[in-house]
Amino acid sequence: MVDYWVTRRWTAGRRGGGQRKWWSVTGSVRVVAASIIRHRTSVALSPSFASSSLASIAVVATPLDSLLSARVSRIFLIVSAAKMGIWDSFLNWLRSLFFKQEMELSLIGLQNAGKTSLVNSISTGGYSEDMIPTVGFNMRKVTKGNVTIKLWDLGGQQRFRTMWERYCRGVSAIIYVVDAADRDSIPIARSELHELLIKPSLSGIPLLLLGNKIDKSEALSKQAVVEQMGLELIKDREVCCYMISCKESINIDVVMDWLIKHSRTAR
Ligand SMILES: Nc1nc2c(ncn2[C@@H]2O[C@H](COP(=O)(O)OP(=O)(O)OP(=O)(O)O)[C@@H](O)[C@H]2O)c(=O)[nH]1
Ligand SMILES: [Mg+2]
Repeated sequence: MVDYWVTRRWTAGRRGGGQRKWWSVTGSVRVVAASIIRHRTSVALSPSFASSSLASIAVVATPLDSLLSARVSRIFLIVSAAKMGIWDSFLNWLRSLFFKQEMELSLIGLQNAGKTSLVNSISTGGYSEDMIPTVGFNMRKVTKGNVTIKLWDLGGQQRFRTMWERYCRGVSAIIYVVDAADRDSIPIARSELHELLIKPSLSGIPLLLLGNKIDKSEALSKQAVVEQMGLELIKDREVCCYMISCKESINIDVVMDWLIKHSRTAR
């Protein structure tokens, strides 16, 4: 039997006054987590809560032995919620404890940029100089902790680029890989990217642009990649850029962190 006491308390507007509400929930971990998430919705809709600088949220939980060690039998968190962002971060953390996260990504970019090498780096940490160009696409599922990532690794040769849009529809994020050391390829990479992103079916999908092969001395700087790829012109979505090396495993962990942040709770 799992016992959880979820307590939310807030003091509304007036000095000395206020409201107090308590919830006591007994049930499975999933039920409790779902309950917390529902409460959050009502909190967000409460104008008195939103406007009160004295607002505070207390969550008292006695967790499962399987979730925390026996010694840590009680968690007490008091979150000053004047900024709702803190509450959101807390919820994300809570969700990640209880629910499996999943995401679907498409990897695109010109041939030879290093897309398949990136998939290998994320999934096995391996690297090879001797790569076969991707014909059509490959799909790979990678599980990291409780996050499952379904990766569509698309061929970058010109004849495969018409497929890109179809495989980018509905994904959690688009990863666009460029060979930062192949300066001549950047203008084509830029026009292919912008041509793709104007498709209405892809509007709003976050873009992660990766400048690969920074182990090479001729590789462009991040600033040059951002400028030459025209990233500042993209206004209709979240855009992020990292410089990486699949060969030397540089910034692969940073890419993973970004991906996990953009995963969503499994339904
Ligand atoms: N120096 C260096 N070479 C890399 C790096 N990443 C990939 N490569 C090399 O780049 C070449 C192409 O890599 P792939 O991963 O096959 O490129 P791709 O984007 O999947 O290419 P297509 O499947 O044809 O679209 C291979 O020879 C890789 O070894 C890197 O970080 N540094
Ligand atoms: Mg490939």
